[in-house]
Amino acid sequence: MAESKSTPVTPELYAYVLRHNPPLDPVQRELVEVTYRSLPEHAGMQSAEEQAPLLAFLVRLIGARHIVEVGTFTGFSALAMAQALPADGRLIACDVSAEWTAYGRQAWAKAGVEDRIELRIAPALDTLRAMPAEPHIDLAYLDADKQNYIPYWEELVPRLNPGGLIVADNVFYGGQVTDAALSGAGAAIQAFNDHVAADTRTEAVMLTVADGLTIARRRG
Ligand SMILES: C[S@@+](CC[C@H](N)C(=O)[O-])C[C@H]1O[C@@H](n2cnc3c(N)ncnc32)[C@H](O)[C@@H]1O
Repeated sequence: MAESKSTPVTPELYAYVLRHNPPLDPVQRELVEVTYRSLPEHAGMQSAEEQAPLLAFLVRLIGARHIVEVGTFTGFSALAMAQALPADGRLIACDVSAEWTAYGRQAWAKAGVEDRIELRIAPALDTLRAMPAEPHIDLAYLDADKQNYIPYWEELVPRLNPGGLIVADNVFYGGQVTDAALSGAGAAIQAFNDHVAADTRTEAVMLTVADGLTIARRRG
């Protein structure tokens, strides 16, 4: 078995990483704090702090203009990506919770990016299936119910522009993904990871970022 060269991320090293990343801006920081204060039982769902500058980096790197987010919660990742879009760029944010995404709406307005974000409150599969079938998406961020990761993938890949990205969060399933006895959402993530690795339409890398992040690029 190949030996990992990854350095274990201690709390000190994690703090060091955050100190050497672009800092969260005041609206992003306030949204993180408001989420933890107002929704303490659910705040762990928020994308990790280091993912905000990473997502923004990817948006700028590929010059994305059309983003789809599957799983918005209180709007942290959507905020980071929308801020990295050009003024005429668009982000379609999919979630089923009007209550949770209301926090996002406030933050997006405060950051002046509310015009770039279209929130669709509905099961994300319905929202994706209603989108034009031809390639038009530059970047999709997958961060919702794990059981549907493969159906989301299958709706998104044909709609990705050549060179477009799908970024999928939680592909380590809290570190349990190697457990052969997993069922339910964990087994769905295992099946998703196998599905992505076998898909010849894309090239994908799985990264040891936060709870595991896969970045896949549509060939062509
Ligand atoms: C992990 S959180 C998203 C975190 C978000 N990306 C952030 O950075 O704060 C998952 C979200 O997926 C949403 N969700 C769950 N099932 C869904 C579905 N079928 N369609 C759309 N959204 C769904 C939940 O309401 C929740 O807000």
